[in-house]
This record gives sequence, C-alpha cells and structure tokens, in this order.
Amino acid sequence: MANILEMNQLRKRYLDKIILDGFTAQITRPEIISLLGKSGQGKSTLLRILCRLEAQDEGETILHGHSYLTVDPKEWRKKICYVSQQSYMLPGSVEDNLRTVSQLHKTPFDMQLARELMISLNLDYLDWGKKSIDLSGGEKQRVALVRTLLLKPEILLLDEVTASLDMQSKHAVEKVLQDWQEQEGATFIWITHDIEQAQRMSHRVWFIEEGSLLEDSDGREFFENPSTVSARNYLQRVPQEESSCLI
Ligand SMILES: Nc1ncnc2c1ncn2[C@@H]1O[C@H](COP(=O)(O)OP(=O)(O)OP(=O)(O)O)[C@@H](O)[C@H]1O
Repeated sequence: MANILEMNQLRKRYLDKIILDGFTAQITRPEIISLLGKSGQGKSTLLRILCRLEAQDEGETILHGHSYLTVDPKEWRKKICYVSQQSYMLPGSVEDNLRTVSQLHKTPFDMQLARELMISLNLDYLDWGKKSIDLSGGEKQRVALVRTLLLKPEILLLDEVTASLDMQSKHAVEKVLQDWQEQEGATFIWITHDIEQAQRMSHRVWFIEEGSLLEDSDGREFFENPSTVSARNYLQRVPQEESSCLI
C-alpha cells in the first residue's frame, strides 16, 4: 500500500539562502510526529510547502501515491491542513469563523462537534456572536484550531499552536488533539519548542538541521538517546534558551 505522505528531496531557497536542502521523509502510518530543531532551520517552510501555501524549488510531495503535480491544490488542502502560529481570523464573528469551512467545502456544519470542541478547549464561556477581531491571542488560536478540526483533515500541520496559551489551556489542547488523533486516525506534524510537550505527545520525532532531516526516530528513543550530537545539544540547550527569556 502507498505511504500516507512522502517528501522526496525537497529543496527551497530564499534569495541565496538554502532553507530546505533535500528534505526526505515518509509517513507510513497515522501518528503524531514532532518536528524539532533550532530556530530558522526550515520547519515552518516545510509545513507551508506540505499544504501547498508555498512551492518548493525542487523535489516532490506524494499523497497516497499521487504526486502534488496531479492533485488540485484545493482538494489537497482538504486533506492536509495547516494551523499557523499567528492564528488568522476571518472577518465576522466567532460563529462565522467556525462555519467557514463547511461553507467553503459545501458540507453541512456540524454544530454538535463544534460545541463539543469549544467546551473541550475551555472556550465554553465564549459568545459565538463576538467579533473575531476582539478575541485574545489564546482564544484566536483555539478557535482557529476548532475551525480546522471541523474539516477533519487527514494530516494536520501544527505550528506552535499552544505558544500563546496558559498551562491549563495548553493541556486542554494536548488532550483534545491526542483523543482526536486516536479516534480519527489522523496524522499530525507538530512544530513545538516545548520539549516537555514534545515528550508527552510524540510517537515519532523528526529532527531537522539546516533544512535536512537529521534524525527520524521513535519518540521515546529520541528523548532517551538521540543519535546525533546536534540533537543532544539541542535537547540540552532548549531549557537554557527558554530560561534566558526570563532575564
Ligand atoms: N518568505 C521568506 N522570505 C525570505 N526568507 C524567509 C521567508 N520565510 C522564511 N524565511 C527564512 O527562512 C529561514 C527558515 O525559516 P522557517 O520559518 O522555516 O524556520 P523555522 O525552523 O520554522 O524557525 P522558528 O523555529 O524560529 O519558527 C529563516 O532564516 C527565515 O528568515
């Protein structure tokens, strides 16, 4: 059977800077993959290419055996959805945002699922008539996540989606996503700089350096015994980098 997703020799450069340098990986079964690496290594660029918000310069992505060249981008983006760090709200109310997906794809709006997800993400207090522009950063982030989950994508690309959340909301998001992954058999590629979160969530880890996949490991193995010096340094350095923000 074909792999869920293949990335073959992806290359991308901005001006004279190489961002992705032959990134190659396969997803063979639904799982939660943490995409880890220092800042500026090409993680977000990779996710934007995977959902076709950007084009690679070279290389191929293949979804269930079909090259991206043969699949309409709109159809592709129903299956692979990106939730970015800057949660973009569409104009209008919270409810307008939640209904967008079904309007775009001409599918019925699943009110019950929307309500359940909002409650699970600690947003039960939120007035659905409130203008989306007036939401806090953390509220926007969670509404954007619900909006995307309602599409039930097969592959969900998560770019630091808990970055502006307090501890309680962060754990709520993790629980919702963990349950969702199991129930729906979805695949997540999750960028996080929160190593404890990655330890809690990862079935696999992809460690990226200078645009190449340096390690592709079972989650537990990666955190117990990373096989490259770079990954070992990264794991030791992250808490120090985070604590320096407090100075
Ligand atoms: N549109 C663009 N034009 C020019 N350079 C870009 C563009 N987008 C990203 N870059 C550069 O590409 C490099 C990789 O960026 P990317 O956002 O993919 O890194 P990242 O690993 O996700 O970093 P972080 O962890 O800090 O979010 C960076 O040096 C960034 O400045």
